[in-house]
Amino acid sequence: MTVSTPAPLETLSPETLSLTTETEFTPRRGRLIVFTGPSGVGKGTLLRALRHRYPALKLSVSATTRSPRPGEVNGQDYFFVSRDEFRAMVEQGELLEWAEFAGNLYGTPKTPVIKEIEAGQWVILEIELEGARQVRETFPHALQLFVLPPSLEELESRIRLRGKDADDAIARRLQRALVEIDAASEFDEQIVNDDLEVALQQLENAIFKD
Ligand SMILES: Nc1ncnc2c1ncn2[C@@H]1O[C@H](COP(=O)(O)OP(=O)(O)OP(=O)(O)O)[C@@H](O)[C@H]1O
Ligand SMILES: Nc1nc2c(ncn2[C@@H]2O[C@H](COP(=O)(O)O)[C@@H](O)[C@H]2O)c(=O)[nH]1
Repeated sequence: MTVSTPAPLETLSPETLSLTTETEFTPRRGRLIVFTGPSGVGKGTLLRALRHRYPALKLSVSATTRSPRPGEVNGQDYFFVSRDEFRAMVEQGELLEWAEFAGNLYGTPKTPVIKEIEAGQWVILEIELEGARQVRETFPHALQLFVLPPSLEELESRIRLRGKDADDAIARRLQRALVEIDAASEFDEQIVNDDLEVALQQLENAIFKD
């Protein structure tokens, strides 16, 4: 099987994409957008580029028991918490959804999301499949988007080249990817992240089509 060569990282920054101009966008009615897809498919990369263009879009900051990766900032990338702290959040009903993924717990703090939606903001949740299914129950009108890789080989290559996960974690993530990809049709729209600019345009179209 061939493994395609990924674009060098520097070509994937928002600044080097053609969609560079910040766009004025003032949300009037709150909205929830769920963004799901296998680990390493490029969700974070796509959202960084989208929010570079639309800074008014809000991205929920999740809580996780995963250890911070080099460069990750507490309160910005995630709220890094212990398992006991996470369990307390669950018991106190503080999470909108939560799930275990590749050996770690992840969840969306409820209050900030509700407050932002009530204030008319558009809030994006970048979450895995089980969490997305929970949100579908509580927010049936949320827009649900799923990102697919061009191939499993490319997905593996992206996770490995990202260089942030140990081999056993990569294996767990790839195993889970098969289950997640199988569920792609549950979502309102599927976006294949092959060429980043094309995928970004599809994402923009999906969010702003109404
Ligand atoms: N269209 C693309 N072509 C080539 N490489 C890409 C593309 N999109 C993203 N990448 C690269 O793939 C790697 C994984 O991307 P990213 O971290 O955004 O994935 P993710 O879906 O957010 O992963 P996770 O769910 O584990 O956080 C990064 O190194 C990124 O630069
Ligand atoms: N159900 C939830 N899934 C979440 C949340 N925050 C992130 N995630 C997903 O977890 C995996 C792994 O993330 P990583 O940062 O360790 O690579 C990925 O699919 C994320 O989208 C959450 O709050 N709830």
